[in-house]
Amino acid sequence: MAKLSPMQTDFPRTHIPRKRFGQHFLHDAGIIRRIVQAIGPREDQAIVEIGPGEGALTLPVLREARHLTVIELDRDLAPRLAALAEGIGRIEVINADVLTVDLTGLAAGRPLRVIGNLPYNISTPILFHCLEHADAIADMHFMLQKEVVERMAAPPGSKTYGRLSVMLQLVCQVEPLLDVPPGAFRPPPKVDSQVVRVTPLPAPERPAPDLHTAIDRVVRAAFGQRRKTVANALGTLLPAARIEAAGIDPRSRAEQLPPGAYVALAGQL
Ligand SMILES: C[S@@+](CC[C@H](N)C(=O)[O-])C[C@H]1O[C@@H](n2cnc3c(N)ncnc32)[C@H](O)[C@@H]1O
Repeated sequence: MAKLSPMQTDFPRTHIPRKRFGQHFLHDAGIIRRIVQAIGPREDQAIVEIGPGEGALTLPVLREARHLTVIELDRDLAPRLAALAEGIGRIEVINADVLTVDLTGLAAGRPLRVIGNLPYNISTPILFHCLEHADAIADMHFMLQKEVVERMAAPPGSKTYGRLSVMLQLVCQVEPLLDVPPGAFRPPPKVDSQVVRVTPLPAPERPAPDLHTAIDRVVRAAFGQRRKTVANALGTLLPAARIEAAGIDPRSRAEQLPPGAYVALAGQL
């Protein structure tokens, strides 16, 4: 059987991209090649793709990896993926909302690599769902809205540094890799996109699970009023003496504090 290039999928063009599923299909062969190179799929790896859509990334990744699990919510697209993969490799199609899928279960003891051009309307919940399975995941390569990647990777003191930056940088390394313009997609999204590599930190370098709720409360409160001093923003949650006990100047502002400072503050709750 002839192998299909990403530009020659046999999907009837009658599939009308569904806005509610965030469907923007990649069609730029050069961009697809660069994303696959950045992922570097190999045969011995367990790879899961979220939202394969019409298979633009699926097929070139499958050519390298020979085996792939894909999770697709759209029940019109899911059944066609198996047919597309025929002659290229083995594909397991899960027709479900990724937020309901136990990724750790899919890993079956092997470090999981997760990839996907994510639906932008739920990209942050998907990211945090993956991070709940951080112990099972080796790395993630996601296409996201560029503005979201900027917030994920922002250093303390920058304009875009906020809750998302802190919560992510506490548990993983974030590497922006590649800009992607709207014209690379069909239909083009209204925003610029960027591919990012997210690598979970080893468990001992991540905050202890019993601190997660406290960290979340402190970070929400601090960035809820980011222009105020942390003493004012944290108010009754944490008196100034406790903030000082965490080794933090109560007059500093949320955006000046590095992610680790929030772990210290949470420890005082
Ligand atoms: C931006 S499109 C990417 C499609 C394809 N990977 C590409 O690059 O051309 C996002 C894909 O995610 C699927 N999707 C949306 N919400 C989903 C969910 N909750 N779980 C799994 N897949 C989802 C959409 O149906 C769509 O196929």
